[in-house]
Amino acid sequence: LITDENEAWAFVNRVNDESQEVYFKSIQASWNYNTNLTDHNSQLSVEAKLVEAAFEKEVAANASRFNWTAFQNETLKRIFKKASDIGSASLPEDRLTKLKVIESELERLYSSAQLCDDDSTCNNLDPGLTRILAESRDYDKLLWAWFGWRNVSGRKMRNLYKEFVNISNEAARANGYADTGEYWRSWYDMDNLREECQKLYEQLKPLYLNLHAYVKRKLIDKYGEDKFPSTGQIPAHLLGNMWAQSWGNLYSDLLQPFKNKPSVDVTEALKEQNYTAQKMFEVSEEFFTSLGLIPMPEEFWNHSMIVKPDDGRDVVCHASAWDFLNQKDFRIKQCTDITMSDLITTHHEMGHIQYYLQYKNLPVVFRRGANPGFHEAVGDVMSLSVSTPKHLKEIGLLEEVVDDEESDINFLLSQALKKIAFLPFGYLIDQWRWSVFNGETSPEDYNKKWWDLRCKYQGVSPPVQRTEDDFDPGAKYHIPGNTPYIRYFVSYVIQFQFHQALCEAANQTGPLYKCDIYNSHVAGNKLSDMLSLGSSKPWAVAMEKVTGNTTMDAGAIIEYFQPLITWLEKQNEGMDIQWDEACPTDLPVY
Ligand SMILES: CC(=O)N[C@@H](CC(=O)O)C(=O)NC[C@H](CC1(C(=O)N[C@@H](Cc2ccc(O)cc2)C(=O)O)CCCC1)C(=O)O
Ligand SMILES: [Zn+2]
Repeated sequence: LITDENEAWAFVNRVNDESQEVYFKSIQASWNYNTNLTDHNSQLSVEAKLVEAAFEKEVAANASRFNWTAFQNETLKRIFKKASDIGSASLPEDRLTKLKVIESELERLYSSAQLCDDDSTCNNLDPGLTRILAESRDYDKLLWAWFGWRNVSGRKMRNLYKEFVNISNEAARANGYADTGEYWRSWYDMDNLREECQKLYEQLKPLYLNLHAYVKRKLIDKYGEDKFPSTGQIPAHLLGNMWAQSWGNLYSDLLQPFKNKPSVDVTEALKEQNYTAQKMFEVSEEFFTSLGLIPMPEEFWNHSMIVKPDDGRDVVCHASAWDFLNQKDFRIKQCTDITMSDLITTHHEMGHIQYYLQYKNLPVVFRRGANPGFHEAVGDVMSLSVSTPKHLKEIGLLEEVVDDEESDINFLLSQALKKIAFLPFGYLIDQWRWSVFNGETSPEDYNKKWWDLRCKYQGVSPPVQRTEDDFDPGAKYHIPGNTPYIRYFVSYVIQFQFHQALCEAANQTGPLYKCDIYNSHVAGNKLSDMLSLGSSKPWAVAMEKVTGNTTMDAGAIIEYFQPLITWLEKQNEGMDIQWDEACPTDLPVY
């Protein structure tokens, strides 16, 4: 084995340059497919992925000629470690081809699914069904969209997914992992990720229970007690979102605690002011540059797809940010709707781009988040400032800001409908997937396990009977899209730690929920010190750069929502805020 570290650096530098070309071609082919879902583009994308895999396999083989585990230089060792962990590229070509074809098919099934009503008007998820779930207050119309979407998406994926699980696990085992779940968890460099997440969830559960109780009471007022199961859950189609993962769409008419105060949902203002997707992106970029962070490059504006094409082609509308790994091309693909929710999403995606820009000169193997949760947190940290009434007024989206206790509760509740409502959902998706990958959940229990978790953790139940002919996990993008999910649960906790630290750096002295770091270069510098590390250091080192701590901690999110916790506890005094672990059994058949 080669022990000479200079020779090792020469190898690493050569591979780094070559890999930029290989990855660029593969990512470009994937971009072309995502922005035009044709057979031809699918084939080209699969072929490019095979070339990428062959390259990674060769690099790993060459790397194994070096005695890298004994190297002195920590960075060099870290590069070799990452270059040796090649995921599905370790599969024989025929199995890898099968895996990539299945992934491509699942993606297309989800993104091109349409639900047609009897007079043959057809709706995709984006924007049609999303709008219905957000805006309709008709129990039966909501049920039609909720049930119909699952029929045209998840139901069609069950067998493909079963096959996907098997091949994915083959790859994980070829790399020395027990299953795909263990491989995905390895990105956090922790041997107790599951326990840590469980602990965080337990700490945040009281707040979730109080929010759930408040929302359920308001929904019972609207839809009638008889629509709610005796087991205490909320029917999944009534929460303003296709997966009940974010309840903000119920705020204005059903949930706003103090009616006679200005609304904090600026969707109307965006429309009145004729906002375009372009304008939303410029407003978002301006927030980042106000902190002294990097502006979007020319290529970003020239090659992103920020509106759904109207030329009839099928695209993946689920928003995403892309790093082409050539240090030049960075793009967002988003079917932007002119809503507050999409203004937040725009900041989320731009947060990914900012991270890409900050670490673009690192070795390719380090161009990742410190852990996947960090990548998900960047944009949302910006949104915590942008969504404050003070900031929305400053950028002309709110007429007036009333600064009193009732308005604060209004604001905190609207934030909780996004940030607290999400927590059990963010926690349970990979509980389901990990149990599928490690064999605890067999295909004949896919849907049962899914709903057991949804009923237990989220306190959400199916409005009608579900069977193993259904495959409801497939109705959520990240399952057919094969995007891990615990990263979002981690992000929703650490983004408040980052927000707290950046607010301190920006000398924001008021309560955390009123903080807006806008224009603070001190905060911006602190953040870029972390982002520019990419995955070159363990994530605890990156976190320490911003917060001074090295662990995930629910203290910041609890501090942020403290006034609301007190208020909700008073609202729910003397009421039973629990629900049964088990799902209702007496459900109607649709
Ligand atoms: C090439 C590629 O795949 N790139 C990655 C980025 C990378 O890995 O470099 C990427 O773009 N992934 C797409 C994904 C999209 C969104 C998402 O899926 N969000 C979750 C949960 C959530 C919801 C609200 C929110 O405010 C924050 C999170 C959901 O919708 O359930 C959709 C809306 C927002 C983020 C994303 O951006 O994370
Ligand atoms: Zn993201």
